[in-house]
Amino acid sequence: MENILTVSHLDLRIPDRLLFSDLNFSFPKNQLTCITGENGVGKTTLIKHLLNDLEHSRNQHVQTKLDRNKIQYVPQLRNIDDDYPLCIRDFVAFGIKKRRLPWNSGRIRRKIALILQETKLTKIADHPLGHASGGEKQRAYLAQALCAEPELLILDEATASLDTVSKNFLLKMLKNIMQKTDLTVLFITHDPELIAKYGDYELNLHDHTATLTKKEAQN
Ligand SMILES: Nc1ncnc2c1ncn2[C@@H]1O[C@H](COP(=O)(O)OP(=O)(O)OP(=O)(O)O)[C@@H](O)[C@H]1O
Repeated sequence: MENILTVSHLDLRIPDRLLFSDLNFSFPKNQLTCITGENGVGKTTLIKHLLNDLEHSRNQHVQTKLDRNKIQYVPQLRNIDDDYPLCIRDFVAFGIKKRRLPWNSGRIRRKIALILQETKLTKIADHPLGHASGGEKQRAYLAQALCAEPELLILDEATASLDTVSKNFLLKMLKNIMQKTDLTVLFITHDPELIAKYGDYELNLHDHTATLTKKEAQN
């Protein structure tokens, strides 16, 4: 199994305490790894630290061949004002990296249309994002991240405020994209149903350390 990112001998502190000591693990490529652990154990802090390390090319404890711009991070649903001015299509298009290309070039328009379709946003693509439901907004954030064609997508409790149908839909859609591409997904979650149904691996954080296990296929 090829790995997309390896962490070795990482200690991680916050101002008042040690969160992790001598962390050693790898994320398997093209797999969905659930990152679990009790509230406050340090899941988000660990991911932010890894991203920050890569951003500044420090990399002493993080080995990967990935470019930082091939990594996208989708946090828990953020509030968007009702009068937010962009329509969903324009918001999603902000994920396109190569801004020098004309916005309305055929290739880009087709790519945005495909991602809107995959995230089931086509019908409401011209509606203001501020009027969308929580699930629709979260799909729009995901669609924006997918526009950047990430090789590593990190979802930080991105399904926490969604209903059962919406969160299952979102995970099924990601698994479908993973089958067609090289996408690797890290999914920070507290949801046992989603871990059991969609997780290929689980990285459990506990007692200042991390344990990676392969999950039995259930889906
Ligand atoms: N910038 C910071 N300064 C001080 N403490 C921080 C900072 N960021 C996070 N912490 C603390 O670090 C600990 C880990 O926080 P983190 O958000 O990473 O946990 P988590 O496992 O993601 O939790 P949850 O499941 O509740 O989202 C918490 O006790 C938090 O209060």
